[in-house]
Parts: sequence; C-alpha cells; structure tokens
Amino acid sequence: MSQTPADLDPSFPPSSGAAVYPGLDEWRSLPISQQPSWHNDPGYAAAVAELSMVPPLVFAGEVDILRDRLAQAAQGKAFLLQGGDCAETFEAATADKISARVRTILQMSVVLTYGASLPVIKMGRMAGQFAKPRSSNDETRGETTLPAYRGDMVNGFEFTPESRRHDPARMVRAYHTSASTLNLIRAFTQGGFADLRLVHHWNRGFTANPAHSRYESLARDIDRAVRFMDVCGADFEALKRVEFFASHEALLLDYERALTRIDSRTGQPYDTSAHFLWIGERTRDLDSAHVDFLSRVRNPIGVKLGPNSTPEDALALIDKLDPNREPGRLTFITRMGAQNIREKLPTLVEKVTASGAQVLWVTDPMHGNTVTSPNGYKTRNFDDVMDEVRGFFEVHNALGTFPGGLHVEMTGDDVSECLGGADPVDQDAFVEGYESVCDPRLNHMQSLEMAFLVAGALAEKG
Ligand SMILES: O=C[C@H](O)[C@H](O)COP(=O)(O)O
Ligand SMILES: C=C(OP(=O)(O)O)C(=O)O
Ligand SMILES: [Mn+2]
Repeated sequence: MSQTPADLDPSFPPSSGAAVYPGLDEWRSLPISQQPSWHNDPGYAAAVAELSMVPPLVFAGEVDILRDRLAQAAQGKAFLLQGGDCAETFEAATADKISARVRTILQMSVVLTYGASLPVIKMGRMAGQFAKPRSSNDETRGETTLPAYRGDMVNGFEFTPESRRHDPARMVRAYHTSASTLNLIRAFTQGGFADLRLVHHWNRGFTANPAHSRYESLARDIDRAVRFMDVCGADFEALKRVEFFASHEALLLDYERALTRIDSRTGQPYDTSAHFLWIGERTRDLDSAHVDFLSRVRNPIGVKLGPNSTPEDALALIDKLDPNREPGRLTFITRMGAQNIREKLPTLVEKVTASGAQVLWVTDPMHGNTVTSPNGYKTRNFDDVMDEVRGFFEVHNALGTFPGGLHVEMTGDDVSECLGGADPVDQDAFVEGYESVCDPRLNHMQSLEMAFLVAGALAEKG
C-alpha cells in the first residue's frame, strides 16, 4: 500500500459534480491499493461526472432500517445471512440467475428462521459486487501476460489485451446493471414471490438432492403451521413481503465517492451504491483511503478480518469507524480459515468485548479456506467451510458472545466449484461445472446444507 490517487495520476481530478461534504475527499491524499489505472483515460472524468448525477440506488431511510436490524443481530436477537457471487458479471445479470440466487437465500433464511426461531436479515452480495481485489496485478497464460481480471466494473474476464484494459466506462455499466438487478430483487421480494406461503415453490426447478428433500419436509411443516394459523384467522400481510438488502465490497473509491449523496432528512452523507458496504482484507489498513472514506458515510460498514488481524487492529478500526459506538454501525466479518479460527478468534472477541464496544460478529467461512485442486482450479472443501462455521459457533458460545451472521459466496445454480457436500462434487466436475470468474461458490445444494448446519448450531445455542 504505497500509492495515493495523486501518485497514480498527478492531475487526479476532483470529483466533478459529486456531493460536497467536509472530509469526503480526504481519502484522495491517503495510501490506496487495489485501484484501476484509468485516471488518464479520456473517459474517466465523464464516467465519474455521470455517476455523480444519477439517482441513488438505495434510500438513506432503508440504510437506517438496516442499521437497526444489524443492531438487533449484534445483541443476539437476529441473524444476518449475507450471500452471493464472489464476482457478479454483467452477462450473468439475468432474471433466471438472479431469481435462483434470491430463492436460495430465501430458502436458507427459512431454514435458519424455522430452525433457530430468530429473525433473519437477508442480504445479497448482489447488485454491485463487480470489483475484485487481486493477489497479483497480472495473469500469465503460456507466453502471454495481461492485467489480471479485476471484476466487470474494471475490465473483462476474456483473456485479450482489449478486454483486460481498465475501462472507466464500465463503472457506468456497473451502476445500470446494479439498478436492474436491484429492481428485480425488489420486485421479487415485495411483489408476492417471497410470500412465505410459497415456501414449496422456491424449491421448484432445482435438481432433487438430499438437502432439497430435507427442505421439502421443513416446508411441509411450515405449510401445516401456516394452514393452522390461517384457520385461526391470522393476518398474513406480514408474510407477503420480505426485506432484502444489497451489499458489496467498497473497493473502487471512484465509484463509491461518486454515488455518495447528502441525505435531505439528516444532512449526512450516505453511499447510495448499496445498503451495506464492507472493506476487504487487503484494503483495511487503518490509515488507508478505504477506511477513511467509509468512516465518513452513514451506512453500516463491515470489515473483513483475516488470521493476521490483531486485537489492536480491531480496536483501532472500532475507534475510527464507530467512534460513537453506535449499535449496528460496525460488523466484523472474520475469515480466519478452519485451521486458525479456534486459536485466533477468541482473543479478538475477548479484547473487543472487554473494550465495551458492541460489534456484530459474522463468519465468512470461504476466504480463509481457498486451495488449488490437483487439476488446477481454485476451490474450497465443503468440510473445511463447515468446520470454520462450527469453530465460529464454538468460540462465541464459549465466550458468551453472539455469533451474529454468516457471509458466504454462493449461487442458486447447480455449479461445481467447491469440493464435497452431501451429493459430493469432485474435481473432475470442475471441467464442465466451474463457472465463477473469481472465487468458488457453494452451489444451490451446498448452500442449503450449510443453512441446515447453521440452523442446528443456532438452535443448540438456543
Ligand atoms: O474474492 C476474493 C479475492 O478477489 C480473491 O480471493 C483474490 O484472489 P486471487 O488470489 O485469485 O487474486
Ligand atoms: C475479496 C474478498 O474477501 P477478502 O477481502 O476477505 O479476501 C471477497 O469477499 O470476495
Ligand atoms: Mn471472493
């Protein structure tokens, strides 16, 4: 982390047309990493100017509601389920794929709610998850080396020089794709599709498998309960709609800054690109541009914490991102790896708890468990992923703190990207079934299986 935006381009333009608020541009003078090199592109200023004028994707009032919901989760009175692709793509923003992902999240949340008797906050890594931090700037195939793929908001996955060029106009396309994705999510979740009485319907179209049958039997129980309540004269209005929130990693500060607006009710800045934004493991340095920028918007913020995070890091992040100790403001998403979690998490949680801060603790059991399969695919063993989740519950249960949520890379599609599961995926299946452009996702069945495991753990806690 050595460059500032001004180092990247000495004529780095100020954000034209963007909302003005003291401190919002402080990040421009701070060290920043994982940014595209596009500041000299002739299309850069126009893209930023356009994004500064477009309507917000989310409303500040919705963001405030989410903060309240997350505050409940931080106190053990709700549970956060956050899931979606590692990297969304423009091409895959189709009705079928979005619907399958939303249905899978709804199914997972029903399993969790029913099993644990806790309200579940549903949140997609969706409608904006288009930018990726990478371990390496380049990718080499055979004799050819090109810039690494950094997500559809920056460049294309196709391995050609033109596709891999960092193109600022992609930010505008990312905005429009996020808008249409969010529009469909809102239609699904408000327009009857998410009605709990359609609990069976969400299972349709997915291939039969063990988790699927287990879900069917749970759905039958829910149906019976609903029919019973119906004859008792219950009012089902509340079952018809669900709240669904959008989130992504706030990586490209050009984009996040341009979509920041001043809320007319409160006069405060909100990053209106999503309800919830998180800072990734690679960009969470205390004095970084990312931490500074996100400290200045009102959205609830997450920070990924990997196995090298120290309690001092965590406490300093709390001071910077949540100086007023506001319930729901700050979420720590731990991604330690199954091997590390039981050893590393307790001290972090203990020290944060002792400081009096109340953060929401969420487990991301994916990013600490990435391996390369013998046949060369980036993958994760389902057993390791499950083991990290178990470790997360064990640690919190031992300390008397709240295991408040699950953050997973998943899809509603029948892909083969993670190894194992009840209907096991093996590495040979990757050749046909690996579709992710970045990290391996749980497929539909593995996602449901995960939900049953977590529901069991929450019920046990109970
Ligand atoms: O999603 C996370 C990161 O972008 C990813 O794990 C980095 O992966 P890389 O090591 O393939 O660049
Ligand atoms: C990049 C990601 O995670 P992390 O920052 O935890 O590596 C991600 O969530 O895709
Ligand atoms: Mn990822």
